[in-house]
Amino acid sequence: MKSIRIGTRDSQLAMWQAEWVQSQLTKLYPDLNFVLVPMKTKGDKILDVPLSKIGDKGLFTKELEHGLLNDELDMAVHSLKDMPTQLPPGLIISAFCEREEPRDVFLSKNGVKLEELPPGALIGTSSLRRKSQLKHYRPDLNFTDLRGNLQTRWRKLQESDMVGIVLAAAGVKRLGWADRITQILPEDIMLSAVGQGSIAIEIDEKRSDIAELLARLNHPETERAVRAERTLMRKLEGGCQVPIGALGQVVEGEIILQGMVASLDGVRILKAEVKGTDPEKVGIEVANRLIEMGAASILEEIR
Ligand SMILES: NCc1[nH]cc(CCC(=O)O)c1CC(=O)O
Repeated sequence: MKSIRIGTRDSQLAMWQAEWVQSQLTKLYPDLNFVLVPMKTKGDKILDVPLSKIGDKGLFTKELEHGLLNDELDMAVHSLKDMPTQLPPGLIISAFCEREEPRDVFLSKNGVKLEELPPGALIGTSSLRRKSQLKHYRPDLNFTDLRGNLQTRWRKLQESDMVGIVLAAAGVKRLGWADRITQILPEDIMLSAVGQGSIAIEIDEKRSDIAELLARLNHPETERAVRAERTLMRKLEGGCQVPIGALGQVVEGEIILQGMVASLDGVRILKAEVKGTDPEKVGIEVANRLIEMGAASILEEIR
């Protein structure tokens, strides 16, 4: 029997996500054989530079996409958050899996909460989005860059004078670390990244056979929410390298999309919220409101 090849990065979180997809597919199609093909991406190899300084789109996805285009893979599993809003020609996202908790969490030594930290406390994060919003909330905190996979970040927290780190709840939960969470950060303090918490499965658009298998893994509510978020991001021409946050939620059939753009020093924070039924329209509307408020000039300064 021919195997169906699932490409993934080889970090522990990426492997967990790909194994989850593999097990869902195996349950749905017990007669098919799904195999994992772990790969390293540029983002896994360059570990000493903040992503915002590498400044390259698709750092965690390109090698897997080559695999799809060269027929070395039948599908690629990604954290949607790591995917550029513009995919290479010929590739599509075939399934948006049901989203985990989309928000960020704070993990601190001794369980000290964000609001209880002493002035000057050192926080580890390389994310401009996280840094800007934390600076806005607590201008007295200090920051240090922190990259690497989740294991590395947790270890560095223990070995350094950092008091805490900010991570995506989704990754922390998937690794079974829920008991390490000090607090979930509410979205009015920390709006999460576009696509955060959703696993996306990318394929070659010509592979209708694979699309058919994946149709049952798609979660329509998640798809509507994250399509709205990704439209907002595309309109603002952001990437994971700019301080943009977005959260779409589907409530009684309607999408509520919150968007946020911040200056790097956290002094200016722009927020907009729009309700509607069409993800693309809602995304563009929030982007336009943010642009009216001055988002373009903030983003221009950063670029
Ligand atoms: N940038 C790395 C990354 N990509 C996806 C996740 C978490 C899982 C998810 O958002 O689905 C993480 C770790 C983090 O930001 O804490």
